[in-house]
Amino acid sequence: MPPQLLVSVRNGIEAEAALQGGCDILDIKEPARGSLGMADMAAISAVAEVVGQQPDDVALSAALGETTDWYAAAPPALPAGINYAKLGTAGLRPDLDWQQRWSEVRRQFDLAADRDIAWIAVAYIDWELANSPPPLEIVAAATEAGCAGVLFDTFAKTGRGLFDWLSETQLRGLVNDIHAAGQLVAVAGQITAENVPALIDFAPDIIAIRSAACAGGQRTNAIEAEAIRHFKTAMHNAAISH
Ligand SMILES: O=C[C@H](O)COP(=O)(O)O
Repeated sequence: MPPQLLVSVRNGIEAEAALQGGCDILDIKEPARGSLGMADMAAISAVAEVVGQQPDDVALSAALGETTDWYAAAPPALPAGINYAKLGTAGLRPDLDWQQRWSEVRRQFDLAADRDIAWIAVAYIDWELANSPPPLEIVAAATEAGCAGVLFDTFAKTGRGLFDWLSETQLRGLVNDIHAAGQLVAVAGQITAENVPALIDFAPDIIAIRSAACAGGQRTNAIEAEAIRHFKTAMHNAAISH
C-alpha cells in the first residue's frame, strides 16, 4: 500500500484547501503553538464539521499539545469524528514515571470523550532538544500501551528535517519494529517533495506535512492546495518508480 498523505491544518478554511489539494488525512494543529500545538476547540469542531460533510472517507487526527500541558488541566471532550490523537512527549525524559503519567493523560482524554481514542505515540527525533525520551523508548512504550501507531517528528521546526536527525539505517530499524508490532508508522519533520523517493523505500503508512503544504514552505503561512497537489504528484511518481 502506498503511504497516505496527512496535512496539518489550523482551521476549517485550511481544511477545505487541504482537501482540494488531495490530502488523505486531515490533522488539526495550531502551528504557532509548537510542533504538536493544539488548536482551539472551536477550530477542532470546525474542521471535524468540514470532514463530516465529505462524500469520501477522510480520516481526522488532532494534535493535543505536550503531555505535560495536561498535568494540571482537565482535557476537553474531543468530537466523535476524530480518528487519531497525538500528545507530544517533550519534557518527559527526566521523569522516571513518564509512561504512567503519559497513560494517565491519555486515559483522561478517553474518559472526557467517553470512548477509546486511537492514540499515536510521538517520538521526537531531536529528543535531546525536546528533553523527551529517545525514539527507541517511545516505540517500546507505544507497543506496551497498545497505541495505534507511532509518529516520528521534529520538536524544533528550524529547518532540520527527518534525515538530518536519523540515519536511514536507524529509521529502517524503527519502522520494522513498529510494523512487527502491527502498528502504523507516520513520518514528519519538515519533509519536502524531494525527500519522498527516499522515504517511500521505508514503506511508512503515513507521510505527514505542514511546511511543505504552506505558501513558501513556511509552516505558519496559509495552506495552499497547489503545494499539496505538487507533493501528491511526487508521492505518486515515487510509488510508480519504486
Ligand atoms: O504532523 C505533522 C507535522 O505537522 C509536520 O509539520 P512540518 O512539515 O512543518 O514538520
